[in-house]
Amino acid sequence: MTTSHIICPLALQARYRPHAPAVVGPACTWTFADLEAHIRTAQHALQQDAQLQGASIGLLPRRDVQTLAWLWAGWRERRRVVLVSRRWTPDERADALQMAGVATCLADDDDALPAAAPVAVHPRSRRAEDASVQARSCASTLQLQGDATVIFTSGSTGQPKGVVHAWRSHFYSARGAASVMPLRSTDCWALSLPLYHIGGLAIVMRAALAGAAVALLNNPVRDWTTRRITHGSLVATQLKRLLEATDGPPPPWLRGLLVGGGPVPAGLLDEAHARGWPVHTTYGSTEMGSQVTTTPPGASRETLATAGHVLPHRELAVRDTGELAVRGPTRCRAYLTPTGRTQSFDADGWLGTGDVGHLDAEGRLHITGRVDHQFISGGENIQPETVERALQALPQVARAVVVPVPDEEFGARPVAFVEPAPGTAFAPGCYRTGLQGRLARFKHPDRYLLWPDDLPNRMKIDRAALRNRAQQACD
Ligand SMILES: O=C(O)CCC(=O)c1ccccc1C(=O)O
Repeated sequence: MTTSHIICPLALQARYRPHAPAVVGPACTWTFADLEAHIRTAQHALQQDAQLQGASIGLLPRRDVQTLAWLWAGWRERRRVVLVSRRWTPDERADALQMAGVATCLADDDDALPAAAPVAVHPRSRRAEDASVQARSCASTLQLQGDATVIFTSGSTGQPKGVVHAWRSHFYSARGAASVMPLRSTDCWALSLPLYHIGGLAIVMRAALAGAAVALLNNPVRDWTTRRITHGSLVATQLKRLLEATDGPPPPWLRGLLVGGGPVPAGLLDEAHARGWPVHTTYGSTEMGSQVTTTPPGASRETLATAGHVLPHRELAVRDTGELAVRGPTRCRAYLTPTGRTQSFDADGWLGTGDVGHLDAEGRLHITGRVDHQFISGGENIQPETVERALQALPQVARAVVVPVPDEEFGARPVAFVEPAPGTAFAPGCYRTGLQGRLARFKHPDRYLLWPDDLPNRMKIDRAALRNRAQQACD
């Protein structure tokens, strides 16, 4: 097999644009020459330090220049960099690292892992590179094939699994992203997502390939409006905060805000669009190296309601069940699970996403729900999320969840739990009228039930529990 290498894009920048900004911090800026020196120091440690040997190296990332240096150093030294979340407990981190075959994890504190863990902690912060390190020969190429990163996702099952990407996934992800959000070397992308998430890591790749800077900020809202940040990646909640903390149009230098990681509420899109904020909606996944589809610059409000079109270097297919499947050069290589390395792809390389959706006549992706939530009623597929969205668009509804209950005639019928909007009473008749003309008749819930107030107030609603309750109520 031929192994393909590419020159590390940061090494190129360090050679040809050494004084250009690479990392913009809250207090200072590092040039590409500075960043290169940090990377070489880290590469030197990876070559020399007995504790840092082995094919995989763990990293508990922070948003700082050392973390960026370790990432690039690991890749240049052909290591697999295993990123673990700062939000996890020490035990959870140790389990994940062990699953990925890591012997040593780069972290700041000795208590980053449990004392008894079979994974060692190595100090992440290294300072003062000396001249001898600089002179030493360090690889400045990247291998496109071969494992480059492991990022953990909890998926829909709750059991964390490691998603293994080759460097080529990240490379093609960034390349394709540039088709809708072209970056210039004078641009600066704010690193507003953690680096143990694909959305954070993807920022590093996009900026590196374009020779643009990455901004490490403390106070997103303030920094966004006072620094010359041209691009950002946000989840809907961050966009909401940004719009609340500002008035009117965006700063004139802001060119693109990628908003992903889940659906964006319609009201939020209305406001961003009306105020002229350069929002791009997107659909992606850890498995696909971040974006699969994205809306173009200057998209209409109607287009922003979709997830946009498929980017280069990705393929998307809609299965007979309505489930979306993905493949292409940005797709992950494998999953790491407690029982070993698995490939959940079919014979043609397609990976089922668990999401249900369709492409419209203009090639824009509409996500309508999760495959494991949908049910068949009288031979027709119903996606609870579609009914929920229609209900939540009514002013009298704060929150709605739709579940199927068994039905003799139709197999299953939808039942809705509704939390009335503040100051309104629970009013099934009003919801029924409200849905008229907005939703196909067969999707209208047969019954409305009041939102149970003893339901745990978790981020993710327990649909199985609601299903049981609905069934009891209908018996
Ligand atoms: O949904 C996912 O798991 C990926 C989400 C993601 O990567 C993302 C999340 C927020 C903003 C931008 C991006 C992105 O695709 O780069």
